[in-house]
Amino acid sequence: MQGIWTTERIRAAEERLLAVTPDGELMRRAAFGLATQVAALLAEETGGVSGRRVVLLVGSGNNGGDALWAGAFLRRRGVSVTAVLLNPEKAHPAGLAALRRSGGRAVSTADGPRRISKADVVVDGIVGISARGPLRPDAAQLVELVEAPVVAVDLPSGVDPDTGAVDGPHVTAARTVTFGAVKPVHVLAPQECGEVVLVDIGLRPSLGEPDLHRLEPADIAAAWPVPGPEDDKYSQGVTGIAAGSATYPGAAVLASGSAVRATAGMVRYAGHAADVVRARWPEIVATGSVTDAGRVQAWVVGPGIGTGAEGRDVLRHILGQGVPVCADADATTIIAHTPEVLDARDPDTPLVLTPHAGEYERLMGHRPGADRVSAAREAAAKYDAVVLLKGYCTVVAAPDGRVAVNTPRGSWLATAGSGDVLTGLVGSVLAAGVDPWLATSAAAQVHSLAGALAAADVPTSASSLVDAIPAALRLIRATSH
Ligand SMILES: NC(=O)C1=CN([C@@H]2O[C@H](COP(=O)(O)OP(=O)(O)OC[C@H]3O[C@@H](n4cnc5c(N)ncnc54)[C@H](O)[C@@H]3O)[C@@H](O)[C@H]2O)[C@@H](O)CC1
Ligand SMILES: [K+]
Repeated sequence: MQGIWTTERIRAAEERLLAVTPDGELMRRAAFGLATQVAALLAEETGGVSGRRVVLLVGSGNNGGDALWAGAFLRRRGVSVTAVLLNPEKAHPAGLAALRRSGGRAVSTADGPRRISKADVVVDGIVGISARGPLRPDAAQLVELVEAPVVAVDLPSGVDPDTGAVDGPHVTAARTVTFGAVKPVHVLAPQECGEVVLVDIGLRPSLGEPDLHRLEPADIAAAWPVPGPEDDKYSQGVTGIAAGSATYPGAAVLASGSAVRATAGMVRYAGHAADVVRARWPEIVATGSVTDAGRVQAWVVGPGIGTGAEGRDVLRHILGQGVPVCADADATTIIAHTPEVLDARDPDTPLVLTPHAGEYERLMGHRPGADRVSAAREAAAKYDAVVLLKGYCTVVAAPDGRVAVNTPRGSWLATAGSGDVLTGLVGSVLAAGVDPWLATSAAAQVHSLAGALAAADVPTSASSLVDAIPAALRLIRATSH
């Protein structure tokens, strides 16, 4: 699992490491890694390094210091380097001296536009982890002129380091070179960071437990249920699906199909779309009502069940079965409007909620806001549930505070029925007895990979997404070693 640390934790770890490291050593390690990446991007963009032009946008802190030192390293490779100092009196003194010694130039913002227009690559050393809020006007004016690809130092300036939120002018980078550890901005605002490259500066041993996680293929492969020699169709976990209606059977077909494709066990369906589900998925045991559905090891409930009395009864019945439940779509709305349905829940049985921003507001009485990690944690604590907060980046919070972030692979999943497929995936992994937070996080990643495979850079549909689940699982297994 990849760990992600908040800036407060990074700063504390840096202090510990700085105390036992020679002065300036960490910055030089960071800057050397940065220079290597800038040179690589120059070569990719222009076919060479020597003689190419790099402009450094340099703010008043250590982030600017990294950029200045990297400029000095790039000089050694024959790069023409100009630093535009946003605040000349406060520019990192040692970094500025090193750049000047190496033959680099430092200019004020007045000279910035001319230099920027000739740059092959621009380095954003405006602000790093101590930044708050959007770019200030002087920096914003310069950034607006940039047409060359940008390498962001540590993070794209103007994007919030801990939430990834953007609230005004900011840098959008082609590549972000970060130091010591991945920070929340990198997984919560990947569209602003471009490719993220982590440079090791020896921080890891000082960091402690991560604040957030991102699942790697090996984690998903290890969590995903695989039948053993002793298994039969029941022992792998039976998934129950309560979804859809006679008028709207689509949600039932998609959620059920997703569960069929996701794991090798058995799927039961209960609801008014039984005939349609049976016709599309003959391997599903389908009945008209949850009361005669038989035993399952986890229930998916909600998509298309309606928010009226019947939907409420279905949800109440399911919550009382003593098995994990993934409550989605209409079930979320029912819980928000009539929270007393949760009285039917056996407190020891896991519950997974999968709200988008609007459903989150219904559940919590306020929008998720800019800090989506805290928002998901708050809902997880309130409902004692795993909460999967949908959005461009999906955040999965457990009641014990664990959070996983799923970085998307494009926006193709924003298609009708996509959520029904996700809920089927979650339910099928829950049925296998996997830890609910892990199951939900793994399902979210398989969902997004299936979306990318189904789309392959053109619009896709939820049905194709269901069909792409086996290919996604195959790819994850193949890349998990
Ligand atoms: N501490 C260390 O040991 C290391 C730090 N490193 C670098 O140091 C950076 C952090 O440096 P600093 O803590 O000096 O601070 P930054 O360089 O992140 O920020 C500098 C100053 O900018 C101001 N500022 C805040 N928001 C702003 C905004 N929106 N617009 C303009 N100015 C704003 C603040 O007054 C802040 O003090 C990291 O991101 C990383 O790049 C690396 O060199 C690795 C080692
Ligand atoms: K930066």
